[in-house]
Amino acid sequence: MSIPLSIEWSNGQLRILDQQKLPLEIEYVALETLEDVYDAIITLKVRGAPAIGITAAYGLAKVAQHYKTNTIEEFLEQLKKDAIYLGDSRPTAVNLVWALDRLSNTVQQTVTIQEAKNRLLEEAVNIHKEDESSCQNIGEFALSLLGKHTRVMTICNAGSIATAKYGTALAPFHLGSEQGKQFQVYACETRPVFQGSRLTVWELQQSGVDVTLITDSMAAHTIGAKGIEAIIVGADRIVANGDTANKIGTLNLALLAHAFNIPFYVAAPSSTFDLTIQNGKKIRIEERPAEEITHVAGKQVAPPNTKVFNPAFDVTPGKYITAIITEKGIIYPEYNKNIPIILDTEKGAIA
Ligand SMILES: CSC[C@@H](O)[C@@H](O)C(=O)COP(=O)(O)O
Repeated sequence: MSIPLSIEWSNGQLRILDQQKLPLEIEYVALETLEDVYDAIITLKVRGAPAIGITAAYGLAKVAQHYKTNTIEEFLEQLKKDAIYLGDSRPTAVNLVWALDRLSNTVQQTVTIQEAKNRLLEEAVNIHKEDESSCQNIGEFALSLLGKHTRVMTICNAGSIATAKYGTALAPFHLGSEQGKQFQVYACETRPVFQGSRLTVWELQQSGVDVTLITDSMAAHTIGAKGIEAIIVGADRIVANGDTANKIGTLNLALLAHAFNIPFYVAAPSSTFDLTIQNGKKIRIEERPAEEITHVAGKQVAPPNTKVFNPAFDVTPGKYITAIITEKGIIYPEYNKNIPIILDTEKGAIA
């Protein structure tokens, strides 16, 4: 039993697990060019907010090694252009631009091109390593918060393959498995592109976690029928008042948790917070191609030319979130007041 990883960086080579092919094929693909990285992100070969950020950081650092610019000013100009291009691939997960900004910031004061190239690579590795340790901390906090609760529901894949390792919402299950605590996880299949059935079920099976698949429409019934004790999800962007964008269907689960009076937890690293936005209405929600709904595994399941609305994310108001679990600590309402307190502290705080 092992926890699968989705991003490999070795000897200047960037390889990602092609998540479009899971669970039937386990194939790692090399990303060589900026266009490869853009394409991998937009087509969901690599997905999940932290994993997108890490991949973009490695991709940009790698491509920058081959810039043919003569001056550091030209180098920085090219870097900015490429960062804007990559940052445009998916709009909702803030980790993407957060990682690209970190790379840009780290070279602003450099004097030589070689120094800038080295620093870009170092910073991409830092982002990758930090995310692994963040996820481990999130898992430990989540384990303590879940306490005696073992029957837990989740949606999408906020797991190891969506991050550097362990995941966010799935981290307590992986760590629990290592420490001998067995959860019974109920995974929503997550229409339209099945991150729940294809990815979460596969990933949890790989690390020996007891997982049961349901369709999204079975969530309400399952909470009652199976005695679900808590719901835990990941996040793509958490804004100042705690409003949280995550995979479409998350809001349904939050409302159900409220109706059934069970806790609803969001698990995310500090790189997922965007405190420049005051409330969820201002979050840009990605809309994806109609074929994701009209077709399943390449087979048409709706009449030709069906009109489709396909938002990839929804926004859960902070008032429905029992707590936000970060690598620095657990944040309780009032989020406007408590988010900055925790994000500004060292690990181990509760607010
Ligand atoms: C740790 S991943 C957190 C989120 O990015 C995850 O829950 C999610 O919504 C992913 O959506 P996706 O469209 O698959 O990238």
